[in-house]
Amino acid sequence: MLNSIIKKPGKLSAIALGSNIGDSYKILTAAIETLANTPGMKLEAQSSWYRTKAVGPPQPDYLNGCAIFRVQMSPDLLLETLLATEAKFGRVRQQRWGARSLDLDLLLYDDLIIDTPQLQIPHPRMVTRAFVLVPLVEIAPHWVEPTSGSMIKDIVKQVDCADVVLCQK
Ligand SMILES: Nc1ncnc2c1ncn2[C@@H]1O[C@H](COP(=O)(O)O)[C@@H](O)[C@H]1O
Ligand SMILES: Nc1nc2c(c(=O)[nH]1)N=C(COP(=O)(O)OP(=O)(O)O)CN2
Repeated sequence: MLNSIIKKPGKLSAIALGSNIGDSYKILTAAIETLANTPGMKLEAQSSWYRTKAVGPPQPDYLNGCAIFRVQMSPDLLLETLLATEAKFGRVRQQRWGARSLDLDLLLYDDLIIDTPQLQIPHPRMVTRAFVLVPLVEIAPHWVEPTSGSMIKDIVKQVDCADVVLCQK
């Protein structure tokens, strides 16, 4: 799928979505719609949703998924857009890795590597997280994670995916 969409204007960016407070399915689908309707963002692909065990302090299971957008905005503006969308859906920052209504992480932006205090791309923890890699491999198996130089389909083989279960809803 990636090959057929790679040659249009703008840059491809992969976003991870997660929620474990409220009606997570409704929140996540509405968040995708909000992003897809944002000027400068076009939804190119969306994964299935997965029920996943929480990584971090004890808290309810998450619903996780990933999406690819074609973006005509800088990585900084894209991060700002994601943070504003989290806030719109009631995200409150409390405990690190704690429960949240909506988490949007910028995983990949074309083949860029960025390492500033405000923004790291690729997302530094994406390569160890089954709840990111399992949905991402569905829609971007051949995307090369630029820090490791490995494709998502090969990175996912190195993590334990037992706690990531495909959701039918
Ligand atoms: N790649 C990134 N995606 C999202 N947020 C990032 C990224 N790199 C740095 N950040 C900073 O992390 C916080 C948001 O934390 P979460 O708990 O993951 O929502 C935000 O202030 C970004 O500046
Ligand atoms: N199963 C699951 N566990 C999680 C999830 C998630 O989406 N699914 N998100 C987290 C994210 O934590 P946070 O975004 O605060 O930290 P980060 O900067 O490491 O992404 C922590 N644990």
